[in-house]
Amino acid sequence: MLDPRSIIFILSALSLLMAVVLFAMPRSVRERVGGARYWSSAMLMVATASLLYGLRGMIPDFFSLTLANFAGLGSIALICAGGRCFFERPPRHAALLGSVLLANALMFYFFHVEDRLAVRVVIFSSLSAALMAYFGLDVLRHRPRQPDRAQFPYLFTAGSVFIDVAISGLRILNALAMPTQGGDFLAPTPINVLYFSTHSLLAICISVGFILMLNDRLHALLMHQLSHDALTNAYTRRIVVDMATRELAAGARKPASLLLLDIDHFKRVNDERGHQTGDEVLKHVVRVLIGGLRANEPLGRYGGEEFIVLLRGTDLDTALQVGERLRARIAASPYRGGGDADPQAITVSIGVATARPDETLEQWLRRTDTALYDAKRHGRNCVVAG
Ligand SMILES: Nc1nc2c(ncn2[C@@H]2O[C@H](COP(=O)(O)OP(=O)(O)OP(=O)(O)O)[C@@H](O)[C@H]2O)c(=O)[nH]1
Repeated sequence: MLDPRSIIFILSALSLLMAVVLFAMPRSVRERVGGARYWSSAMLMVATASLLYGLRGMIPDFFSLTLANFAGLGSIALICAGGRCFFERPPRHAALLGSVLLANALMFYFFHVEDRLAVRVVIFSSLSAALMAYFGLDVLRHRPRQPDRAQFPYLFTAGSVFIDVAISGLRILNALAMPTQGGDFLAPTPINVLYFSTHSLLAICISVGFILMLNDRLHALLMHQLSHDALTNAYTRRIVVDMATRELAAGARKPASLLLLDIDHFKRVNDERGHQTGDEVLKHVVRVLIGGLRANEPLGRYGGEEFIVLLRGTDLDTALQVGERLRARIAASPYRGGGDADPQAITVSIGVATARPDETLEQWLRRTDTALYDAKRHGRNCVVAG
């Protein structure tokens, strides 16, 4: 059986490896996904702490105990802060650093003033368990719930964290039951071997969990970028057109309708207020339109200042009502973001068409486009059926 010192050296080497893997992630990932920087630093701290613990008796106590304890608890605080950043909340540096410094001060006292190993173990394991439990609950509470998102990375990480918390709990109970004054924390007792081996394995599982969660977040970001327009955050044209194709393929069981919306005289906005204001107006229009649509009514950017909406299970009369509602919403929501400038009045023209049996997507789109053209010819700011 391996003795605690060997296990600690193995943990140090593996943590260093995990730190390298996390640090080797492209800079763009670390900048874009909160938490990555904290978790790579945490693994470096685990590697440092383990190395210092492993050298106990060979290097001064200040390094193998005081500094090692600081790095050990510091790494857990970094994991916590990383979790908060990953889920887009402030990292709470002050509270985390404060708790680590307080625990270290107490452990310093219980070494230099009163040498009580059991008390040090209780202090270390209590804070470690509390911070890890906090992180585990964060992961469980804030994990993504969308049906297309993976659950495994989050459940695996939280599961490993909670087992680690339970092991710390066992260590606390053991220290309370058998307080051996001034003993050696590297002694090859069954609880030490159990603690150091499971803790090492779990530290690696947790860092694998970081990589899985970062990977899931990156995948979600990439999918979002592929399916959404970069400027307005509406769907891309391809996504809504693909959805419309599937509606057509589903057959004539339920009617489906398309709306094509075009901002009236948008060129004037660019010419009179500049391209940047034009961009802001486009974003504003999308916000107003999305506010007037249900979650199952996707809005896509069809081209420059033209948008498309798919209305599933909606006949022509209802689609015309939706179109009229959107037209009125936009007309009642001038863009007011231009500083001191007067609000920018906006109107849209809308073409509506309901899919006919045996019609191709191209024919359906062409009828909708013709209806939009008619709306423009009829003086704009109106809804026309195709
Ligand atoms: N700011 C900005 N302008 C865009 C963008 N995409 C397209 N445009 C502008 O949208 C304007 C569209 O102008 P036109 O097609 O002439 O149509 P319009 O002025 O809206 O007039 P009608 O459609 O006939 O009412 C052009 O000036 C394009 O440069 C964009 O992403 N940002």
